[in-house]
Amino acid sequence: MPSLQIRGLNAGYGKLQILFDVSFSAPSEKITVIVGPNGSGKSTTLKTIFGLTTIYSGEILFDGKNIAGLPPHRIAKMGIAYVPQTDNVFAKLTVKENLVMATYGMDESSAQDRVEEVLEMFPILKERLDQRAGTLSGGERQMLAIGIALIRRPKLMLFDEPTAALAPKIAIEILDIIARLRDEYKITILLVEQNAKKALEYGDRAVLLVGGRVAFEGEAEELLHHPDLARMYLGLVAGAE
Ligand SMILES: Nc1ncnc2c1ncn2[C@@H]1O[C@H](COP(=O)(O)OP(=O)(O)OP(=O)(O)O)[C@@H](O)[C@H]1O
Repeated sequence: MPSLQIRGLNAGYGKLQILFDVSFSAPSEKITVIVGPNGSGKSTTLKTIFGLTTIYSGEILFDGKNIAGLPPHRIAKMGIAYVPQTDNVFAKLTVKENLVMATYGMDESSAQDRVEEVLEMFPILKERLDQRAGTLSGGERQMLAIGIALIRRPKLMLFDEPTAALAPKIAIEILDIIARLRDEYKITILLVEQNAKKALEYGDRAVLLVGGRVAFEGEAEELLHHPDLARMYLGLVAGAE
């Protein structure tokens, strides 16, 4: 049973339609990668799932329930976390304050446990607890953003280009962390990535968006080696390493 199923989605910003009849599934405990040229609607797809755009028609089924049209706080409460590309931490607050903010409304002992859990996963953040988030490196900041999202134990995480502007080695670290979230935390992942090759190597399933429409949905491996699509839209040479 797919965790997320999108059917016939038409959405955009006000009257400006960006997504056209978009349908795809993100199966449970898998990484589904959304790739495609600039401006093809990848980020808009994530924002739409999280209730941040205008939906004209279509369904977004999360564990069988239609969440299309719900406000973001209700969607978050259902177990969906959205990690935007930028502004995903409070730059002026310390690492510790960011994590504590994320526990808002939890009882004290579980809040403490969750923060501890995140710090165990990202030991580097433990060394940076009193540092303002704005002074962290790009990779550390991304780890903090993931940590903040993890505090709520989400079932589905939406990542918008988590490796953008990171050095290749750090980008791999972040992708490794995302793979751990799937394997150890059993979280379903929807991942938008510019670096199509790397992302498809990590992903299980793939969706190719072109001009706001789904041009391919299938196994990540299949898209990676697709003779035409990989070359035309992802700048990949079929069969090349
Ligand atoms: N807030 C907004 N208001 C109006 N139009 C927007 C808004 N955000 C994005 N768009 C437009 O929606 C289209 C799709 O943008 P989107 O960011 O979803 O594409 P993308 O595939 O994620 O591209 P990129 O790889 O460049 O981030 C673009 O034409 C963009 O200009």
